[in-house]
Amino acid sequence: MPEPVLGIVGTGRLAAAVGGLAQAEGHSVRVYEPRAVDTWRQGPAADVVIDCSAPAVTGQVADLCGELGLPLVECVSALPDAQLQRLRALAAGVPVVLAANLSLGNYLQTRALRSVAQVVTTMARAGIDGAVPEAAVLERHPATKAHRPSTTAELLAREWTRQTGADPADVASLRHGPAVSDHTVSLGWPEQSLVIGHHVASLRAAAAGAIGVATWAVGHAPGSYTVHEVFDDMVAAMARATGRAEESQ
Ligand SMILES: NC(=O)C1=CN([C@@H]2O[C@H](COP(=O)(O)OP(=O)(O)OC[C@H]3O[C@@H](n4cnc5c(N)ncnc54)[C@H](O)[C@@H]3O)[C@@H](O)[C@H]2O)C=CC1
Ligand SMILES: O=C(O)C1=N[C@H](C(=O)O)C[C@H](O)C1
Repeated sequence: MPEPVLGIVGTGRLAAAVGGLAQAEGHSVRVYEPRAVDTWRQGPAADVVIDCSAPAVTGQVADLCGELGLPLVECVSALPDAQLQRLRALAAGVPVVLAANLSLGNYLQTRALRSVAQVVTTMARAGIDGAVPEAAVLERHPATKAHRPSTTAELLAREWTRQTGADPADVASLRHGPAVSDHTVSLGWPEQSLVIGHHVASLRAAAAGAIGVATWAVGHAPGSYTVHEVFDDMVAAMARATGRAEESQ
């Protein structure tokens, strides 16, 4: 099968990073200008769409993917509920990957957090008093990011709550400093603390994830996937291919 043409919606920072890396890796790219929707149906379509635009554009992106049967990698953060519902409806017909954070580091940070939460909740069930620490999430982005907290911070907080049944004590935001982001989960016991942090200095981290996930989405069954489910699937496939069964679970 020929390499898919990657459709990128957006002309901003993330779109430029995805487009730049895709072209450097030899992928064919079609850019969909988010402020010129009337041009989207002109010329040959892409094989998969990577939305790097803004919540105001997501409905039109979903319309395009629905009409042409194109898989969608949705990278835009802070999507309102109405847009998320629209994407869920779209997923009945095409693969839709919800990808608020495409970096490998965020995937590993989330897995590490889940692993810690599972150990401490097991200890608590075994009767060890005080095993479950108090959690807090802190995120930092440059002042150009208006929305707070980041979707990534919300998802880290949600993962902690899902695993332990306890909400983090706080989810806080800072807006200063350089691109791109810091996400820190602090776990505190009275006598000690553990910090699970992730720092991103370049949007190439997200771009690499976007290209991998878009390539995965082509040929997969319709449905709604999180980016972490896609990474889990890639890890499992790789483990099966190399005979490392423990990673394929
Ligand atoms: N999934 C991930 O790993 C990452 C996600 N993001 C998210 O991706 C999105 C884009 O981020 P950046 O590229 O940094 O933003 P940006 O501001 O540099 O670019 C935004 C793009 O959307 C377009 N746009 C904005 N408002 C619009 C409107 N009302 N109508 C039509 N077009 C509009 C702009 O023209 C531009 O092409 C944000 O939601 C950001 O939080 C950013 C970095 C990583
Ligand atoms: O706007 C950004 O830059 C980013 N937004 C995403 C979020 O809100 O979680 C992901 C990453 O933090 C970069």
